[in-house]
Amino acid sequence: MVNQKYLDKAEVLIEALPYIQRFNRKIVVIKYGGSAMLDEELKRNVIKDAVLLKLVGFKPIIVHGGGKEISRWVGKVGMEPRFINGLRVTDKDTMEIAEMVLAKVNKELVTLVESLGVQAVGVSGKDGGLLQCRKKLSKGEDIGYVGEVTKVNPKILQDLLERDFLPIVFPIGFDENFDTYNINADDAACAIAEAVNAEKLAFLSDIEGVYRDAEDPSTLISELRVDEAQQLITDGHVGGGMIPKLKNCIDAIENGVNRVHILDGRIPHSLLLEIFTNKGIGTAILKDDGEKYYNEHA
Ligand SMILES: NC(=[NH2+])NCCC[C@H](N)C(=O)O
Repeated sequence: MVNQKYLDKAEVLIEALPYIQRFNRKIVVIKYGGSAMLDEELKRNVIKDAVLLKLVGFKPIIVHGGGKEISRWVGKVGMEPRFINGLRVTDKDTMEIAEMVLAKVNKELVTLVESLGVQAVGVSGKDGGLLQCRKKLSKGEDIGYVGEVTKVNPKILQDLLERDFLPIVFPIGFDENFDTYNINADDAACAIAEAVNAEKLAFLSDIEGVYRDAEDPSTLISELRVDEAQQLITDGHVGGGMIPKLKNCIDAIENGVNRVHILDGRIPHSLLLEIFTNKGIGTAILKDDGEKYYNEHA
């Protein structure tokens, strides 16, 4: 008798087969942020997942933020953070630190990928004019060097993918006067996914996914069409922090990305569990005519 344990393992690998086939040579943009950036073990796991995606033939692009590192360094150099309406102001000095810290985090990620045998190249949104931006006001207030993307020039990413590198992007760009701006990493990932015609965009953050009832974690939604997502926002069913995320997801799908996934980066290998299983682990957002692979009510 063959041990059931082995059969189960084989089953898991076979379940991955159609996805390996379907997403071969397809671009998958991974927004990497949240706790999974702070914990070394989780960090290694995320990077291993991206490396695995690369090695089975997908074309991953990682877009990352600085997490708590930027605030930590602002404190370390003894700068007093300034706030307007509860939002931190990014003045010239803060911007300088943010750029240094993000570049450092970026090279750490490049090193991790390289240590796993895949060639990675780190780029900022400045390189090759990848992310062009302008000052973003927050509720009409000027909060400093915070930018919103106005244009993406994806050539640098396309060239790197063509040559089989794994691009790792940090979201800093310049405006038309070549002033430097910090860009929200979710927004940057979304704009990049649209510009490169990504098959998938996956957000790794500190939330399991979208809930039907924001107060009740047992109502995690497995698959959601764009119109349903829009409805959730209109009906006021999604919590405050989720609204901009969901809007980004809707925007990405309306601009050509096939599927967007909201995943919990605190769960080890959530990326693999989402992409290589039928049921996934987070919330998948699909086009209005998107085929649901898995019916939560079935
Ligand atoms: N949360 C979900 N229901 N995910 C389904 C994922 C299906 C498939 N593995 C994909 O990557 O598209």
